[in-house]
Amino acid sequence: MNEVQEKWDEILEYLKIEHCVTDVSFKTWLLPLKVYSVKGNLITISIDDKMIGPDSKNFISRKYGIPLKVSITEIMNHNYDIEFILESQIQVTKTADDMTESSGKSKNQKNGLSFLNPRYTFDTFVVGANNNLAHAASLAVAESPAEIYNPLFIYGGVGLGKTHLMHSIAHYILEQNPNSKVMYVTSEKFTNELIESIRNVNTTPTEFREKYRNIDVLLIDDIQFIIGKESTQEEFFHTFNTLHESKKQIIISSDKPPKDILTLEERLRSRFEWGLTVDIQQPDYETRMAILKKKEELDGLQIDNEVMKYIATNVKSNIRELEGALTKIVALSRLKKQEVNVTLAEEALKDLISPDNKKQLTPELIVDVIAEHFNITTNEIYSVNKSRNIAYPRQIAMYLCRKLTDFSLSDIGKVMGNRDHTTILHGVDKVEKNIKKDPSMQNTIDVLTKKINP
Ligand SMILES: Nc1ncnc2c1ncn2[C@@H]1O[C@H](COP(=O)(O)OP(=O)(O)OP(=O)(O)O)[C@@H](O)[C@H]1O
Repeated sequence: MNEVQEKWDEILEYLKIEHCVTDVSFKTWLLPLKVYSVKGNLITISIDDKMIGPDSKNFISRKYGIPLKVSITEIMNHNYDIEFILESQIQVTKTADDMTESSGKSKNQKNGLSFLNPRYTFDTFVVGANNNLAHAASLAVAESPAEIYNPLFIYGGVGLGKTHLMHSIAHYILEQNPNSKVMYVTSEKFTNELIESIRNVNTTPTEFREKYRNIDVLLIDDIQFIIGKESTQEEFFHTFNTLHESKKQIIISSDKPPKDILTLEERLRSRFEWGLTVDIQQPDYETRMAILKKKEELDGLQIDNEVMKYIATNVKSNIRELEGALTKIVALSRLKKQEVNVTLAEEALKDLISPDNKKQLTPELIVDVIAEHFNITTNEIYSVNKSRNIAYPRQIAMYLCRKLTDFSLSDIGKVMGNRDHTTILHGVDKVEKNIKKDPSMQNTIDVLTKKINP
């Protein structure tokens, strides 16, 4: 271990104190940094990009490069240069080096506050493999609004923490800069206010525009609700442009990625993709346990670990339900004046967890989920309509029926509007080819598979 490595913790601690880095920023950006090498005057610092994403390199060097250099100079009493390298690059470099070696060559060659839930902050957000990129991107945006990812587009299934992250961003920005004009709104509220302004109820169209265009940060939740609402889309388009042009931060959440919002106007969809799109997946067992423990701590509860394990094992796909399960158990124990144990938990959660509730995987169920996801009707999927908005989800339905069920091609064809088995085969082939051409399509398939079979 070299001298810089030995003093690394001290350097980071110095940086944290001297540059007033918050706990959450310290844990997210600085703790995962490691001294990879010290060669002469140059220190190479590695970034764990699996944890915080490849884009973090630019962000960390811009935001923390100089403070880090100053802290190193202070602690080491020597003026070093620093550079950052991603851990994934190290792997690549090592493999390349190994290959060179084996080939015989030398290795050397404030207004927003009232809308915010005070409990939804970064401190109460549990980071796991399912959400670490979304968390890192949100924190980066909170630390440097409108400088790094604009817009930030967060998507994921129901109850997985999108709103929690958005509120965390808003709280953080307002804490750092209480004068900042932060506006959090659901797209439903945006639509309702727009309608009211058009009808001149409570507000006028000019006031509406001023309200949404004279702010520093706009967080708009559940954008999927503006789909198909033409005037709202139009108004939001202009709001977006005005804010983006004046370098104001926009954060959007949705239950699906922009490219799956088929009926959204192309000009809006392409704008959503200007910045960074991140997703939140379902949490794994360890993250579910950590979330339950966090809730136990926040609510001042003391719950037997076996009960926690029972909930985390059985409630998998929705964090709101996971938390709700714990609340239900505690409520039943208070009502019955009984201690919380697994038997009581089983009773409290019998409706939620009963094996009879498991949905059977059928082509009809798959079509339902796909129709809902793409905001079209099941009849449109079964129909002969060939427009892309319908044909694309239909082919995905064929593909997923084939992959997720034991139904034969002919049986799938019968369900899918009495189509021939060769049509189904063609649809499946087309999706397989598209996945190879466009890897982001695999993402859509993964999202849908989880929706169908959580
Ligand atoms: N990583 C997490 N750590 C702690 N709590 C979480 C986490 N993710 C979600 N939660 C909690 O789960 C509940 C649901 O989260 P939230 O409302 O943010 O979900 P959502 O994705 O916005 O859902 P919807 O799609 O219904 O709008 C909230 O109480 C939130 O605090």
